[in-house]
Order: sequence, then C-alpha cells, then structure tokens
Amino acid sequence: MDFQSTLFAPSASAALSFAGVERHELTRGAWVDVARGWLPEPDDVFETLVRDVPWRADRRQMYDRIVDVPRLLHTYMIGEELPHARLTEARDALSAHYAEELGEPFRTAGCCYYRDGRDSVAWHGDTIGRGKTTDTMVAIVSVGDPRRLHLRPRLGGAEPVVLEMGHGDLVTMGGSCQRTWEHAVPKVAHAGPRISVQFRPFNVF
Ligand SMILES: O=C(O)CCC(=O)C(=O)O
Ligand SMILES: [Fe+2]
Repeated sequence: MDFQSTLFAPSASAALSFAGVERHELTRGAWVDVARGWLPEPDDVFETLVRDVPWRADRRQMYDRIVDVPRLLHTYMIGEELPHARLTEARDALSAHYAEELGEPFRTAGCCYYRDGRDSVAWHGDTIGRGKTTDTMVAIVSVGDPRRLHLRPRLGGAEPVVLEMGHGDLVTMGGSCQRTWEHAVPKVAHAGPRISVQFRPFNVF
C-alpha cells in the first residue's frame, strides 16, 4: 500500500470543511455565511471554467435600447454534469451541510464571468423563482480576482453590508435574503477576471 499518498493526499471531505464558516445575521431573518479559502484548487477551477464553460453574452431590452449584459453567463441545469470535479464536490458538500436548514439539495449552478472591472451586476434579489416568496439559499463560490458583494435592505432600516469575495471563498446568502435584501456587484476601476458559481435549489433563480 502506498501509505505516502494515503497520508498526504488531500481528501475532498477533509478539504471541504465548514469549520471556518462565519454567519453574519442581517435584518428580517436574512443572513450571509462566509468561509474564506474554502474551495480547494481554485487556480485549476478558474482555468478550467474560463476554458470549458460555453460562455454566452446576453443582451436585453433596457427602455428603448438593447444593451449588453455586462458579464458572460452559463447555467448548468438539474442533472447536467459540472465542468470541474471540485464543483461537484462543493455542491454535494453544501447540500449536506445545509440539509437541515434548507430542506432540499442544491440543484443548479449558475456561472458568471466578470472579465474585468467593467463587468458587474446591478441591484437585485434572486426572485424569479421561489426566492420571491419563501426563504431559500444561494451559495456562491468565487474564483479569480476579488470583487465585492454589496447587500442592502429593501426597506431600509439597516446599513448596507459589503463583503469581499476572494479566490476560493464561499459566500452563502440565506433566510429571507433574496426577498428582504438586495445584492449587487458594482463596477470597479481595476479588476482582473473573476468567475462566480452560484448553487441554487430547484426553482430558485
Ligand atoms: O457575482 C456574484 O457572485 C453574484 C451574482 C448574482 O448575484 C447573480 O447572478 O444572481
Ligand atoms: Fe443574485
């Protein structure tokens, strides 16, 4: 038996530890969990995603113009194989960790590619599906350059919160976060590429 590799090979379950998760309680039953440096091999995940995800540039109607959505997108739907084994492990570990609180597994993986500081996402909640009416979770794994996630309460009454999402970090929005708070990733003067992978349960968008 090769005891060296048994002793020193990083085991996926050991690596994906939730021991370092810090929960930030927001208002109205919303919260955010943060775990720094959570995803193993973030360099490899980043390079693989840049290369292998079928990125698409969206355009959408804004008033009287069609404008580019300022980031590239692709969503892996239920049952589709994810482009990196570490992401499959991450999704399964997240499903197990949050099973009791969430009551169902994470099923889809939305991927966003922020090519530089000009790419962004405006204030919104993930409210196209059930997040509009019920508590749910969106777990985000970030790779690449750090960007800031801004959060603000829809009805005021609390200060905005700004969280850095760095290389390999996990940020989970939970409770009523999608309905009672909004989030955004604003443009910045200088940033290198960043990819965000958002794990969501069935019918949360
Ligand atoms: O860039 C991120 O991590 C957040 C993306 C986001 O909020 C969304 O796609 O709904
Ligand atoms: Fe979002």
